[in-house]
Amino acid sequence: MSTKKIYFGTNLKMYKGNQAVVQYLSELSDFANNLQPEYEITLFVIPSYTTLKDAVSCAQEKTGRLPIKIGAQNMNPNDNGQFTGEISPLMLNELGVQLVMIGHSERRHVMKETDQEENEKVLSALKHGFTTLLCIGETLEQKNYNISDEVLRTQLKIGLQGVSVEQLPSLWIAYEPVWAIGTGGIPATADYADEKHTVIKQCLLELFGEESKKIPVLYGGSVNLENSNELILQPHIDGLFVGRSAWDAENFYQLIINTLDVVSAEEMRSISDENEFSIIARQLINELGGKSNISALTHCATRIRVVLDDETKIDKIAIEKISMVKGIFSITKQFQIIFDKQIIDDIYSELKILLK
Ligand SMILES: O=C(CO)COP(=O)(O)O
Repeated sequence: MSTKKIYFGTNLKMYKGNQAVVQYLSELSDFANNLQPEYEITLFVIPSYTTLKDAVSCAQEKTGRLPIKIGAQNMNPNDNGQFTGEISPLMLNELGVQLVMIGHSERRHVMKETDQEENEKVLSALKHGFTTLLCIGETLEQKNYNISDEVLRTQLKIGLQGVSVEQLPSLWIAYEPVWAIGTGGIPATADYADEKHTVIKQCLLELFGEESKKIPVLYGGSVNLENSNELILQPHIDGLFVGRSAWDAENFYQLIINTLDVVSAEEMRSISDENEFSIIARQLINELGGKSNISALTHCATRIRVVLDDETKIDKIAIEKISMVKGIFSITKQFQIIFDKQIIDDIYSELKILLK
């Protein structure tokens, strides 16, 4: 099995009552058990509160090759108290719920929840041992003002305030641009989604360091059978969080198998396409702190010249050990790697392909 991890989940919103959820889960489990994935797959379903007890029992009874994790759509951060109509973490724990979603766009924009409230819920959910799925995303207005990156960074910085590095294995993020969600939503293009995932991953790296690389970032917002393949192939998208297109179990299963096929085909293609220059280029990117650390790339007759966001992430010793590297050189705001002039064009082209 490849070590690649892929996440697929659905939020059932305020659809499907108890009977419908049990039937849906039962069908989905049967489908999922036909999967013989070469990847580590996590499958989750987030139904409404009133169905959770039976949903958990059904998922436990039907558990097979690919278990389904059951999540709650929201949670009050307090253990108990005078909060009429709310559901506490203790109540969810008692039902065997494993996952809690916090800050879905409909809670932020319909119920007017703030980043500070999401933060209280995130801290409480993590404290109670739930896998905590924090949803973030910009509105159309914010996108039009060209402040999407700032909005995402703000939602992360406030929403994750006080989270410790030790808690990161239980944290997931979903990027769900508000303008892409639900009926009338326009799906984000794969390029746009990947660009925002890069911003999110960069911000998580700043907040938590290297350990943040374990946090999966899922894309949600009008994911369907037409766009799921292209989305999953993006280098910074770790999974798909689906609404309408997953509410029919067979459709969801079809979407999952299509995307797994395309991931597998892409892996085969990249292995067979690999040559000595692409191997060097890939090693170089790793030792330069990863794709997201490289903000500009050029070359001259004998040098690859890169501008990096954070020069402290360069592993100079490892770079000098890469085959065909003749030396390295650093000037203000530019790092240079020296190669023979006969191969500089080949290395540069491979770097460009990998950095696309
Ligand atoms: O809200 C969503 C998942 O939480 C996505 O919903 P749609 O896929 O229906 O746009």
